[in-house]
Amino acid sequence: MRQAALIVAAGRGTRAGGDLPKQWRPVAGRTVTEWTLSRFSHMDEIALVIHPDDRAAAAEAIGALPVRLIAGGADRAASVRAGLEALTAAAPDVVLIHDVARPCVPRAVIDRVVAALETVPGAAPGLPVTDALWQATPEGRVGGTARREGLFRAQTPQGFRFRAILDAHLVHPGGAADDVEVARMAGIDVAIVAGAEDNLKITGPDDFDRAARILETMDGHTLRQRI
Ligand SMILES: Nc1ccn([C@@H]2O[C@H](COP(=O)(O)OP(=O)(O)OP(=O)(O)O)[C@@H](O)[C@H]2O)c(=O)n1
Ligand SMILES: C[C@](O)(CO)[C@H](O)COP(=O)(O)O
Repeated sequence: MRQAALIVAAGRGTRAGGDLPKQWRPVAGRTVTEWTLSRFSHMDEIALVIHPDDRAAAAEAIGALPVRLIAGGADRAASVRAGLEALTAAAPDVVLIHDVARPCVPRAVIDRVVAALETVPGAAPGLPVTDALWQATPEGRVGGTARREGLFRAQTPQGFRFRAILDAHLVHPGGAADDVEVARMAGIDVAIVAGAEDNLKITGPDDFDRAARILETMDGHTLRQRI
């Protein structure tokens, strides 16, 4: 199977703050984007979906890597759709759609998604919810509770047979929180594979320190070799 990674990086990172969108900020000695791209260097093709304002930053992060740059859209789903449409000319068999904001994704998680795609048309990593769940009131009080059984926290990369997820996005009304939502509306069977707590999405300011600790441990030997 010819495998492509579609890394979505066209967001503005407003919740993370800072003077640069989070994907271009440094963590553990490299930019978030460089770390994330390095996780998928074994793929047959890598496409990076970026905001038009970020072309210079993207070119610097890519360096000499054979990464295709694609212009993103107004929300994550639109960026994914733009990326899938751009890959159509030389369509891969399977595509792994991943948040650039998840630079710590373990190779084992990626491998579990790819392995599952041998037998099912969709596969995505998740973690079971292990805490009690509350519904908050606008005043910050507990207004209700919800059952956790069977609930998972979704992660990426979310992998699919390419044609199936492209067709699903082409008919979806837009605004989906993730690609599993798009796939399910099109009736695509999606297997859950084990995610990883280390596979955090850098969202708020505090996430950079946590990601740095993970990256220095996960890739400490590599980092030391490079310095
Ligand atoms: N128009 C958009 C919006 C988001 N994303 C990507 O979707 C992923 C998950 O989105 P999120 O973590 O929300 O990133 P941002 O939208 O940048 O963050 P914020 O909502 O804080 O602005 C990120 O890798 C982000 O770059 C994208 O490619 N195109
Ligand atoms: C795609 C995702 O990472 C799955 O958990 C999540 O939906 C992205 O959410 P965001 O608000 O766009 O960061």
